[in-house]
Amino acid sequence: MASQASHSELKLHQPENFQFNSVPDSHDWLYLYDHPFADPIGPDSVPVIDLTYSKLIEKIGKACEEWGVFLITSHGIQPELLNQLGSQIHRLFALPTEVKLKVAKTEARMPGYGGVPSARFFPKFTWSEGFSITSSPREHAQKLWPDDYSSFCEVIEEYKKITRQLGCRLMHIMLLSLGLTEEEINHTAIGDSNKILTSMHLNSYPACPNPDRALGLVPHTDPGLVTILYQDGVSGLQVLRHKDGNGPARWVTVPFIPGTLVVNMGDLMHVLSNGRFHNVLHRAVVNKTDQRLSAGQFFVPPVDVNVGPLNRLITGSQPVYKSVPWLEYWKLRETLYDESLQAIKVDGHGKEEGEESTCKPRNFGFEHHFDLDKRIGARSNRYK
Ligand SMILES: O=C(O)CCC(=O)C(=O)O
Ligand SMILES: [Fe+2]
Repeated sequence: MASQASHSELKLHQPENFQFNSVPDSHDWLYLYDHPFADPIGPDSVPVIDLTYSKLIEKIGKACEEWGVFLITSHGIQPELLNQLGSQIHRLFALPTEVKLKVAKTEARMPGYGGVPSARFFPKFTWSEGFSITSSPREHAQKLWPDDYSSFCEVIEEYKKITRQLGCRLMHIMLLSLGLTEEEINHTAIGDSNKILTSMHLNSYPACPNPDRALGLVPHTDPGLVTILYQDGVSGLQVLRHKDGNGPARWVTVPFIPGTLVVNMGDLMHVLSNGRFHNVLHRAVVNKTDQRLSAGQFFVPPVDVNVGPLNRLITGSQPVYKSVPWLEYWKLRETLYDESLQAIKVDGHGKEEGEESTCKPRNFGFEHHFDLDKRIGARSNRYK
């Protein structure tokens, strides 16, 4: 019974597989322009870092502090593998709805077909479909393609393996940029790369008849350490730049540059760095002509590991955050969403400047007031 309910809810989520002539009320976001849009040029150029650069440590450190997001080139992942990944993601979302529903999630955090957990904090559906992979995708792939599931699994496994090494290397460089020695890095919560866990989330954002009235992915920060994001040729990821000398708070579109991958900082990297690295607020918008595909790989520590500001960064100064087990922080995110970091701040550390414009679920221009508890309840039921 439970999975039946979830199937019908998921159908509601993407009625008729997004074949609409206009945006239906269920997806009508009404209010995308809480901040102006800015092109990624001049002072808003998203950093592009060639991993063979000299002074790599400084460049990565600067990008983590000033942006919390950057693009990488010369990352060692063959273009052929990236193309194969794009083809497999396309193949997955091109399946008929009833086939995809065979592997529908039964809960937001479970692997399978469905939306992202944070969507439940918001009043409307997003213009997207998702597929989460926690360990091996084999069981689900067998249900989707009983006669030919191995190519999907092989590409995903290969991509996961190689980006895992890449992510661990990048996190190591990030810690070096904070001034830690190799010895100190070994003693941090993420010093042992064998213990780092990863999961993947594949996204499809169908072309949309009115992209001004629909949102692909809700504004959020990634809760974990870092994320490596593949995008298939169409841009749509936007990051929020806080108000500064170059203008008011604004959504900057991360460009698509062939062969690059996007790296962004999550909440835990922000905590480890005692607030120095920027956990970038981001969302995805949709467009009128092209389907957009992406794949995020999320890096997290083991659930029981305590994550707090690195010792090296708090000698002589007060930590901004308390140290908490990752699992505990994750639970806070599940209930408090964008207020969860505030909840682990050491007393006396108030909101930072610019912190006001967050992804806090607001009424987004809707006339009536939304009751957050009711909304969360309604959305959670979707996954039951
Ligand atoms: O599709 C994108 O560009 C963003 C995906 C993302 O932020 C996520 O999956 O956490
Ligand atoms: Fe994200």
